[in-house]
Amino acid sequence: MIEITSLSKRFGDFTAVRSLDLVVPAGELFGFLGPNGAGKTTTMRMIAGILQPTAGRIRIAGHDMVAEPLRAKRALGFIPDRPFIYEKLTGIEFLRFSAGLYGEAGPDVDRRGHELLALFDLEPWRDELVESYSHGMRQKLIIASAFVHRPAVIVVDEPMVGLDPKSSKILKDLFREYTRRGHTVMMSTHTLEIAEGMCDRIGIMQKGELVACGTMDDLRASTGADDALEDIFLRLTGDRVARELIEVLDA
Ligand SMILES: Nc1ncnc2c1ncn2[C@@H]1O[C@H](COP(=O)(O)OP(=O)(O)OP(=O)(O)O)[C@@H](O)[C@H]1O
Repeated sequence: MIEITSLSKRFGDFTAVRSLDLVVPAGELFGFLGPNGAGKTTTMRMIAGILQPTAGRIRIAGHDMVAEPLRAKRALGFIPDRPFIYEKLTGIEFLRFSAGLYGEAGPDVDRRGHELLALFDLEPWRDELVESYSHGMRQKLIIASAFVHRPAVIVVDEPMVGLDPKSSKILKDLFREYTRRGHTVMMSTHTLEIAEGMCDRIGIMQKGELVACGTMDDLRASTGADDALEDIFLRLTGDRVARELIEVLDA
């Protein structure tokens, strides 16, 4: 479970996240949507404990990120949008290294590492240096590394970017099975069909505030229309884009 209370982040005079309240319960796959610059990554980096909030509280699986940072971080797997990866390690070495950051090592980590590599078709490359991996292979390795210490909560920024259709399908199934087992996934995405098709609930952020949150039915009820998510999204975040496009083309 992720519990966020009155969370704010200011960069100088600019408020990137304003008084955010959100609970993502155990067993839920939550989709985090919003236009560019809405504050999604800033929120997720605070949840992961790598960016200090200006105000507010975050609890991961019942552990406060300020009072119990190690317990909170141990319960969390974070997949950032621009991950750092050690190129001079092999695939399996990178997974061992990631597990080691959480104090885990030994045969159980290796077995789980091999299972995750096999799941993403990376097993044949497990002993190759990461520097020889393609963009998608690196992305899959990063995703595998977030699961290797068996966290209760996964927070993932734009997970599908760069994945081929088979890998996207595997990741969707993995997230679904993971939440079915009582874990929590919070996922940002710009791909509305992914959010609509996969997520139990969807939150839409706009200028640092959560302007809508709920199931697809809740969102439809809030906009009073039987729309697809794209229409709801544009209605809530402003549909001026289409008008501006026409003006630019007419100019
Ligand atoms: N370190 C920083 N210093 C100053 N401003 C920042 C910093 N990090 C983020 N911002 C600003 O905060 C706002 C929110 O950025 P954020 O990256 O959270 O948006 P986002 O919703 O993830 O956008 P995108 O969909 O484009 O990834 C943006 O206006 C951004 O310029």
